[in-house]
Amino acid sequence: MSYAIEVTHFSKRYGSRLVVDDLSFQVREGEFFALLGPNGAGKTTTIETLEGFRRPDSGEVRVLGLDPVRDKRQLYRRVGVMLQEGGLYPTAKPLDLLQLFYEFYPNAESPEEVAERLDLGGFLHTPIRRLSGGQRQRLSLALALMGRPSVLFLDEPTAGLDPHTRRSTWDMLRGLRSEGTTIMLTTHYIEEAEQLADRVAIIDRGRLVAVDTPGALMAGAKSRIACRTDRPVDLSRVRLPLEAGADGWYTAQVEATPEAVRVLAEDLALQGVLLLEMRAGSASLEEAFLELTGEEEAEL
Ligand SMILES: Nc1ncnc2c1ncn2[C@@H]1O[C@H](COP(=O)(O)OP(=O)(O)OP(=O)(O)O)[C@@H](O)[C@H]1O
Repeated sequence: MSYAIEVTHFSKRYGSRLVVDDLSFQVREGEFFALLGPNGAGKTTTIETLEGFRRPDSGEVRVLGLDPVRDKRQLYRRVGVMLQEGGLYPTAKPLDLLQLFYEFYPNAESPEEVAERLDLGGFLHTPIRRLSGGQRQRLSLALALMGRPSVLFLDEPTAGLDPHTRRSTWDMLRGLRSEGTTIMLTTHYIEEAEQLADRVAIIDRGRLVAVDTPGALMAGAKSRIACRTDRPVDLSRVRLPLEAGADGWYTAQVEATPEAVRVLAEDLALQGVLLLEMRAGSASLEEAFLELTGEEEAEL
């Protein structure tokens, strides 16, 4: 088995604060891997270390078998990086940057090809400071792809994008994956990890909590029954241990049996409450995430 990315007992401190704590995982060649975690979990620190911008305090990281700091010159042609804030010069124009990057790489995609692929045609001559957030994101992604990387690092690639642009970015990333590119992304969007990733690593306060396929993470979460209703439920008149959540859903942590579903539907009907939606059994990835990170109130 050859790994594109290996993280072995990696720890990182800022001052006295341990922000990554003995993290180990591997990413296979061609795999789409997501790092998911609440704010401050250590995702950016981890991805920036893999990109060679930070050094581990202990443990080691390898990308394509190389050390991202020591072997930077060998890696830069094979790795594409999209930084969280883009890191773009505000007065430059997209076409100038594409041409500049084209010169950097021996086997680069042409600026025209990349512009077409990421739909940059409408703003190639607009100074970057005038671009919308979504246009900047697409340009950053274009620059990350220019050198036809074998490994692509994306730090929150769809943050701030509207749902339509987010979905078209997902399609583009799926296309890259099907061409064999290894992709690691960090995201706050659980749906993004669920939709795209072959495997997801959940990190919380610098520690690895779980790493598995989205399906296995969901299957491993506790069984439950959840419902949404047209009006508030009188919990004292429900026989299941139903609790109200902040998102308008009620949840009972019980085994999802036909009998439990019948009891809940009946108790709600007796109160004159209309059951709008019910989910029984397997949790969503979001529920699995909340259970694993214990961050019910986390801002995602
Ligand atoms: N250069 C730095 N100096 C000091 N502390 C830092 C530095 N960079 C990050 N931190 C802190 O380390 C912790 C981990 O940050 P990191 O950016 O890796 O988390 P994250 O999971 O990417 O968070 P987010 O989802 O909010 O981007 C945070 O508490 C952050 O404030």
